[in-house]
Amino acid sequence: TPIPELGVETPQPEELRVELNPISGERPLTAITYRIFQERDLIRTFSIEPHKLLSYLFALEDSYQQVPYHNKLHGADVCQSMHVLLNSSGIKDVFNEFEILAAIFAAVVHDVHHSGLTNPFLIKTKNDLAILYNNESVLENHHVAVAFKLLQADERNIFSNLSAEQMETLRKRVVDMVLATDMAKHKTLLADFQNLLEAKKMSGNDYLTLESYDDRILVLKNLIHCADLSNMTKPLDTYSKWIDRLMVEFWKQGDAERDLGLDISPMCVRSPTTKDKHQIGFINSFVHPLWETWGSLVYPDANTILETLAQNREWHEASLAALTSSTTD
Ligand SMILES: COc1ccc(-c2ccn(CCC(=O)N3C[C@@H](C)O[C@H](C)C3)n2)cc1OC1CCCC1
Ligand SMILES: [Mg+2]
Ligand SMILES: [Zn+2]
Repeated sequence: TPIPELGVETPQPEELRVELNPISGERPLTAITYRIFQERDLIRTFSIEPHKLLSYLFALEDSYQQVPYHNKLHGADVCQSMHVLLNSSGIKDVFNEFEILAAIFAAVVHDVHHSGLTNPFLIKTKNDLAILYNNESVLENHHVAVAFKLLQADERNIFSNLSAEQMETLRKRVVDMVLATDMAKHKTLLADFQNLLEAKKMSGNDYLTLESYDDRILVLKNLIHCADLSNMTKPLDTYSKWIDRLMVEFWKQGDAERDLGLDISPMCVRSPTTKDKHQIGFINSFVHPLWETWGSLVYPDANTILETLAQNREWHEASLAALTSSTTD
């Protein structure tokens, strides 16, 4: 039976059309994710009941907090970036539909209920979440717990037609991917990824063959980490809007740290040069090495991304030079 245009039969198509219309901006996360599920035929493949998918996405979207950066727009952005990256020719036929379902789902839920504060802040202020998760990937544990809690209501359980075994594997993949978005895991994650690609290159076959769960999930963990760190690879006008949102969120944390008599985190200091300096530092230390490794896997698919990343870094270096020359003379 053909799926209705809006995904569900409804007596009020106009009202639903408004709700789902991404232009109207009310529900960007639901609109983008629903569209991706449709485009990838996930609704049919996994017999997902459309009204349950809408109910889940509405509840998920409403569970993202209204903070400047880590809000529902970031969730929608990482989901859309994941969708595009999964189409890279180098990995196009590597992952099966279960892994794709897990990757898209993990991306859209990965920062749900984010408080706009960092893990170090939650830990040093002995926040309930830091106590609950023993200081270990505190936010990331919370995000994935909230995502699965929302599934417990039957009218939101989009995976109700998966077998118990399929659900178990999906849950493991999603937990593994969301926990991998913690920056504290970056170095190990990237080192393991580089070792895997090195070993594959040695084996000589020109396309990626991944047998074990561990090898497959390692690539998916780096993939969601790339999607989470994709702001710097976007066109400058988009990228600079994300920076502005993030700085407002960090400066608010800096204010809270000062009010509490705590040391102000370096990224939370309000000053005209910190923005450029930190972006340059972050791109050089983390973002470029990660995207260069990803670029070697999907070569030449990521060339535009790598060029945009280099241009964005140069833009920061130019603005920093302009700033420091104006302040020194
Ligand atoms: C637009 O700028 C950024 C966009 C995204 C990130 C970034 C790094 C790691 N992630 C993954 C999630 C994570 O671990 N954290 C914890 C902390 C690093 O703050 C991040 C925001 C979230 N996301 C960093 C960005 O800039 C750097 C941070 C301030 C100046 C330079
Ligand atoms: Mg996060
Ligand atoms: Zn994120």
